[in-house]
Amino acid sequence: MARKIAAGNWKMNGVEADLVQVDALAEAVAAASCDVLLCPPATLIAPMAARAGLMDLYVGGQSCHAAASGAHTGDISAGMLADAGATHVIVGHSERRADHGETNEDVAAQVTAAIDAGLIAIICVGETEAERDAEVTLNVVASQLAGSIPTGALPAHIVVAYEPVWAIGTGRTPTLEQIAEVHDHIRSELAARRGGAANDIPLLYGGSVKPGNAVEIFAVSNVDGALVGGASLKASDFGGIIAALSAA
Ligand SMILES: O=C[C@H](O)COP(=O)(O)O
Repeated sequence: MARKIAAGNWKMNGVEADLVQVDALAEAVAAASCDVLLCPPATLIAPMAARAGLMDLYVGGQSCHAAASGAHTGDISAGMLADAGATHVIVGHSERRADHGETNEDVAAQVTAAIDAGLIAIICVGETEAERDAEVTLNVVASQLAGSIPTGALPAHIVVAYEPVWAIGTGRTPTLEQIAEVHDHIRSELAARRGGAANDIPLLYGGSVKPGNAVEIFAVSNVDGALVGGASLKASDFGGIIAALSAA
């Protein structure tokens, strides 16, 4: 049985003053029966981890380089994220794949680097709108999974997030049947490679998750939580999503 995770991705949003949102989450985190994770910009990882103090709140990065160090201006290594207090890192987000041309091979190398640094890698997959319209969603997701997860990665070290690109930040979501279809497919693809251990890999849905749709999404088969963008920036919204997952 996979752990339940409510993960927030602040993307390129937030300055130190916004860390008051962490204090405001304290009650929701204390009452949660799921893991709660926030992935702020790299500049806020250390102060957020310090702010989290004794709260049961994990802090993560949004990307990492495959190399441990070296001449990679503007990049950050998995070890640096861990050094700043991160326990997780998002890899292969569609915004990284689109903005930085990251391929499945790049993502697999980042996953290996993350695991080597002691981080849990949250591996993102998902189809574009054109791919959904062309009815190739399941193939696209299967090939992203096959290419982005290194064969040696243990289930305890990885999380998979299904994020349809067209649902990110748009207010649009797939139908519950469509989410179930993809999550069931991801579970069976993982099981084909890893057998029963695949059941331990948390599968998160991401794309316009809000307090108002969280309850129904968390009731879908093989949805173990969410990777939340916009609604993770405000403690009141993210708190509602954490409560919905805890009750699921
Ligand atoms: O990583 C998070 C996702 O891209 C979802 O973003 P969103 O909740 O703003 O649609």
